[in-house]
Amino acid sequence: MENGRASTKPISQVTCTAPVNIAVIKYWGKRDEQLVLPINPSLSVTLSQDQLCTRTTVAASVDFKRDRIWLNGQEQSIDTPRLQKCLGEIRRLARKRKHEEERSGDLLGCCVHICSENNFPTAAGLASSAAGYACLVQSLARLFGIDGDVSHIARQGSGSACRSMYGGFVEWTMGRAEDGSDSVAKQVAPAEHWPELRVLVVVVNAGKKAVGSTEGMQTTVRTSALVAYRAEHVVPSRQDDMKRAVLDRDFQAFGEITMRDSNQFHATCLDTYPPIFYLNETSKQIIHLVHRYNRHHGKVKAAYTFDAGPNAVLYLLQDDVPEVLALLKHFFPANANNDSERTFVRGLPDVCRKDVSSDLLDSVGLEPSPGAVQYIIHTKAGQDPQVLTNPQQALLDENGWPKKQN
Ligand SMILES: Nc1ncnc2c1ncn2[C@@H]1O[C@H](COP(=O)(O)OP(=O)(O)OP(=O)(O)O)[C@@H](O)[C@H]1O
Ligand SMILES: C[C@@](O)(CCOP(=O)(O)OP(=O)(O)O)CC(=O)O
Repeated sequence: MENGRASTKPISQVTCTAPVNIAVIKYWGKRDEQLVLPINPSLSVTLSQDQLCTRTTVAASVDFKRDRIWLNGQEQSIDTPRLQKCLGEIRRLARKRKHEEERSGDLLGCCVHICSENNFPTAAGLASSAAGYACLVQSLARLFGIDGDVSHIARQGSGSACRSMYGGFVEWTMGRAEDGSDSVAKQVAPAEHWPELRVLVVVVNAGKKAVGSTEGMQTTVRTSALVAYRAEHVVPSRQDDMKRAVLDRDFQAFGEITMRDSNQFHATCLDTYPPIFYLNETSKQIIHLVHRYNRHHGKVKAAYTFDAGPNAVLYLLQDDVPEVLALLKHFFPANANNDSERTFVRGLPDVCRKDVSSDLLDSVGLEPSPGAVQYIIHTKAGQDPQVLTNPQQALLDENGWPKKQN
């Protein structure tokens, strides 16, 4: 019964969580809009799901009259090209495997219900589309019994989503095949490979951004000569250098390449006509802070990267977290008169307080900007999408309908 919410037949249901990833070699530009094929390879760090994650439950039942999706408690249209692409590709693969392996394909005739939640702001430049489509594709693949790599399907939901299908350090190969079959994500190294690496997500603005990535990169590819030069002459060798830096746990190289690549991505945005500005004054202050901090210590101890928005992501080593957090708190203190001080730094516990020397404060030499940073998430590299088996963690009830929120 569609509206009465009582089901007579058993339903199949799967719940998964999936991570966010933050690129250190940026993807910006497609050579094929339909298949979501990039103009250059990219490389990212998958972040721990303890701090940032998407949870998605998918269910299939003959009782469902149509495919439906609820995102963060609100029903959304299922008729978007990207959702249709992911659903269509999963069903196509399930049909093919059923045919090849003579499996039962009971679910193929069923409609699906999808319910998803992000535990962090959606569409705010924090890679919600990456975690969101990775989680959707992983859950659907499990529901339809598809094994093996499905990053090429996640890619068609959102390019960067393919990298969230793996944990640790992940590359997205550009591929050459016309059908996109070789443009897939691959793990370069697991998260445990570099246990000291830490990540600070510095949230400058958690609001919806002005120019979305899809539209932004289309305009860049159409109008910027720099982005074509970058794809052909800069990224290929940079990708190799970055892989080497990761494998050698060489933070000097990792940090410098990360910052140079973020800067070049934003330079291609400025080279877009009309130009796109994702960084704001606070982003630029953070860039200055990091370079002056590194100069003070005579080496790269922290590295910034920015996606399509003003929020900074800093990579650094565990031992330097207290000092960098103290600097950020000094120059970007929480607004007085509210209780945000308590929740200003979220995430990994046990960061001991550190007093910063007046020498270092002088070296950084910025004017403090109270309230410019909303909050900071302290996290690290993490695992690939996970399946949750406890029905209490599902977002759909036993009949496949969104559970009532308390
Ligand atoms: N959990 C989810 N399940 C399915 N789709 C999602 C989910 N979360 C986000 N999305 C889709 O992704 C869109 C947001 O993508 P968008 O690229 O605008 O922002 P972002 O991913 O947060 O930022 P960026 O890609 O720049 O890091 C949403 O409007 C929605 O369509
Ligand atoms: C700046 C970026 O975060 C761009 C991400 O772009 P999307 O993957 O969101 O774009 P679409 O493929 O059009 O959905 C860089 C990156 O993650 O590599």
